Amino acid sequence: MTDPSEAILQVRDLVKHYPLTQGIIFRKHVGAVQAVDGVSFDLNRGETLGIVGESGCGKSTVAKMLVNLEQPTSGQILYKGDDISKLSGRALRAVRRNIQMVFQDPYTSLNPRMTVGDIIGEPYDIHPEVAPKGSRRAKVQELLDVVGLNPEYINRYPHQFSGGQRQRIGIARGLALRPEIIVADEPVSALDVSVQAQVVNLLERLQDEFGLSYAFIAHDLSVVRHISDRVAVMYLGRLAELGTDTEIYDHPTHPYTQALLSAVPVPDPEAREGRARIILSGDVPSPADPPSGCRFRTRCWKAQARCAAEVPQLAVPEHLVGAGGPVEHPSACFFAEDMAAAGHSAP
Ligand SMILES: Nc1ncnc2c1ncn2[C@@H]1O[C@H](COP(=O)(O)OP(=O)(O)OP(=O)(O)O)[C@@H](O)[C@H]1O
Repeated sequence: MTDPSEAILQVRDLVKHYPLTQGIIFRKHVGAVQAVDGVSFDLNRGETLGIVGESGCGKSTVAKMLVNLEQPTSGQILYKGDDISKLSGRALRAVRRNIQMVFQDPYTSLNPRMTVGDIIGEPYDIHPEVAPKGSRRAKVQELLDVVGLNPEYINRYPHQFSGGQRQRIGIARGLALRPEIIVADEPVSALDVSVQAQVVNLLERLQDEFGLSYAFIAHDLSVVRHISDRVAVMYLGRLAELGTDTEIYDHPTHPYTQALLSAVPVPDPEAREGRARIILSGDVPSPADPPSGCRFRTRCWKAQARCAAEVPQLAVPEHLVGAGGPVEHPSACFFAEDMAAAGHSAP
């Protein structure tokens, strides 16, 4: 059950810039890729927070920082109040154990030379306290059963499984240390649509069974709506909008979110009626040279000349982030509402 009163993870003004260099011997800094640039959100206990956005908007970089695979350039990731980038030794190990990742591609993320038993049980080498040597085989078989695979497959190799089964193996591995948080980076994108639904259902069942909190990263907006309690929309390293699934999908306030959602296919012809497709013109600007002023302006169908100069900082303000406050659905665009009132419409 989602508990909005307990933010298990608090992300504050997170920034990740990758330096750009030139030259082989004498490396000269020539700028930076601004992959993530001032992102703030909470992940509440037991909830699924969907993180969506176009390719290159910084979703995976956020995911990697959440599991400490990448160090932030600045900002904080607080796990139960502790900044994980400042932890070391035993405290860091404990956090790592509690925040696990499920990767996108089940075909490349599993070592083909290892048996399924070794893959799922590998985390126990680093955390033997969770499963002492003699109990590992039984624990791995239990995990296979939990994710819907035959425990007798423990000695098989990844190539002997289908894509969906491999992703179940990846999920079992993610569960091995009994984490509290799973960061799932596009966990169903590489799978067939029919298999996607099975894996999403499995994730939902496991969430109930183990009280997991999910950061669920995806570009498929329909899948994200199905699984998420709240949704964060990213664009060019920043958050456009953050709200409950109903707020984001039924009443998006940010023009970028409105455009993104207008492209989602709607099967019901009645629901489709009167729904205008908003075309996002132009390419996403390079994160190495993002536009000054409002970053969204280049793809925004409501953009005005003043957007180029104003709204330089579109990070969601601190007081609007978080759990159960009065404003759960902030629009990061200061012009969105008054433009709508002034009758601006999609071209
Ligand atoms: N190690 C790196 N060095 C330099 N640039 C990087 C690095 N990792 C990511 N980037 C850049 O940071 C930006 C954000 O990348 P990221 O992978 O987080 O996006 P994404 O939203 O997950 O995209 P996708 O859905 O395609 O995976 C991209 O422009 C990417 O090229």
